[in-house]
Amino acid sequence: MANDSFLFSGIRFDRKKFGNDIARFGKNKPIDDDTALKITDPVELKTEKTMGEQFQQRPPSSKKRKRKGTSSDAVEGFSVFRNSASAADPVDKSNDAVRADDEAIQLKKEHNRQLERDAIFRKKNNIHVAGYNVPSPLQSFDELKTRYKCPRYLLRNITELGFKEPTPIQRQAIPVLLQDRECFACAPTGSGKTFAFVCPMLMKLKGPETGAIRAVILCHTRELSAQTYRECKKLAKGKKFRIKLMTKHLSRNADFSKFPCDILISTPLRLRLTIRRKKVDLSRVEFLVLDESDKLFEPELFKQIDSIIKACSNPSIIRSLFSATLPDFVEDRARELMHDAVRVIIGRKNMASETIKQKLIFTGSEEGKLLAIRQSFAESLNPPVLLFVQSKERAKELYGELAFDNIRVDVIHSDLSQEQRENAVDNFRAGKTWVLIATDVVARGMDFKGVNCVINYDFPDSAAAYIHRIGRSGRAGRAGEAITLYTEEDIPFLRNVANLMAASGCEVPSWLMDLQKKKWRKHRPKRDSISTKPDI
Ligand SMILES: Nc1ncnc2c1ncn2[C@@H]1O[C@H](COP(=O)(O)OP(=O)(O)OP(=O)(O)O)[C@@H](O)[C@H]1O
Repeated sequence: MANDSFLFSGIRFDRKKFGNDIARFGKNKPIDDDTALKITDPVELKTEKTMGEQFQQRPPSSKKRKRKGTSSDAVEGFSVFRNSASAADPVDKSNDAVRADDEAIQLKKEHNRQLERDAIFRKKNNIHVAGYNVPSPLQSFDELKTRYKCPRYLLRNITELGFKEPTPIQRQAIPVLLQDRECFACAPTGSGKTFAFVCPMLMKLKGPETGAIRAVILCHTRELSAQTYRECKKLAKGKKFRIKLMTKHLSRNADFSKFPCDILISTPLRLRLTIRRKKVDLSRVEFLVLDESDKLFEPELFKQIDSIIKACSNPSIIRSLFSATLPDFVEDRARELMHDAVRVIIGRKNMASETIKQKLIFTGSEEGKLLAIRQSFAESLNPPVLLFVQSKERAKELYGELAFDNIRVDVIHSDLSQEQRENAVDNFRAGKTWVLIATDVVARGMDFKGVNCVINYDFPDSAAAYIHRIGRSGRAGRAGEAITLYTEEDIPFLRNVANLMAASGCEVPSWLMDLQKKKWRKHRPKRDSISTKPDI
């Protein structure tokens, strides 16, 4: 800015005349943490709280929202101002134009200061963003009210749930979605991702409406769908939103031609079947959330997801992807799929939660595992404990062994009926079950409050499985513990776990870090059956 200063001082700025320029100036400037940090103006962190907001994109109503170009707009926006500010002969300028330049320069400076304050705040909260014109993170839940006019019922529900401060993912993802931007996000297990997408959804939907499905949340299992449904209900308390869980019964019996539904929560399979059979209309869906998105994009679910995404044909739809693990192929899909999306990463991508103390224990053989578990339960069982095995057959076998020990144990796997699975989850939640033996069916997303320890009885088959399984403990900032048993067959993948442990701040013996690293995927070796009965 060589030409700011005295030349333009004391002149009034005609906002009406230059309104378009101001709007364009504030839009689509590409930034990310790094670029914002390079801005050199010194800042006063405590002051000038609201100036950045003058430059925040004013969200057009979602119905009217049109997709805008990105980089070209950004360039064009700046060139408009450069042209008007650097006219060949400043003396020829009208007073109004000169005043407009001056004010624009001040606004730009203020905008830059706000960018820098945002970058510092993000750094402090371990928030990493990429995308154009990323909205400022939330400093507090109060800002939901001051910046976004959050309705009272929602603020009351936040207080009732005991949420005092937004978590880092909530600080960043909520403003992004409230400003009608698509988003793909990766944040550690138990860090409040559900609220990060339900809160803006409720705010944007405003109130119940009849006639169309307006928002869809897809979850990979029935258990997670049911949990998300309950969370939505809690957050929407006091407002008569029609929140529906797509069950088998609903899918078979509902009349979808008159289906009053503001938010629909479903597994991809159930929704796709219903679309086919009942011709459910998703063309007016305004929000689509893919929770545990990397799981949903895996080949076995992708076909269903793809047809649901296509059925959600509203051009103004806001789609978002959330998970604690975000492999590159999902990022690539997200980029193909989304328009002008913001990428939000909390901490480092694909990292285990730092609140979990992680341990590895060598048991030699399969028999050694059972002995180790029995001994550990006899010495110090600190329920609730979740025990993961690699298949439903092994879940049944282990249950058969532990059911007769003097502990309250239950089992959950995909061979059980829906009712049995629900009971297993409910009893574990209620503390009636101390030890829940599980397959990966509850490894992701499930929020069992206060799980003290996760035991990987069978070594997980991938880094994502490890991160999600152990993430059932140490949630919402609480401490947790994770123990991974291993046998000879698992040794080739020990180094991979050691890396994850080290990255999340756990102490790892140096010999483990010296081991070779091997590509770790679909590691499900054939294991000896779980039994203490002698072979006949
Ligand atoms: N701002 C907050 N303050 C305190 N607790 C919170 C806050 N937001 C959410 N929680 C609580 O944190 C817990 C974990 O939240 P949630 O299940 O949304 O985590 P998640 O990030 O989706 O985890 P996962 O990756 O395992 O699915 C829940 O019990 C939730 O009620």
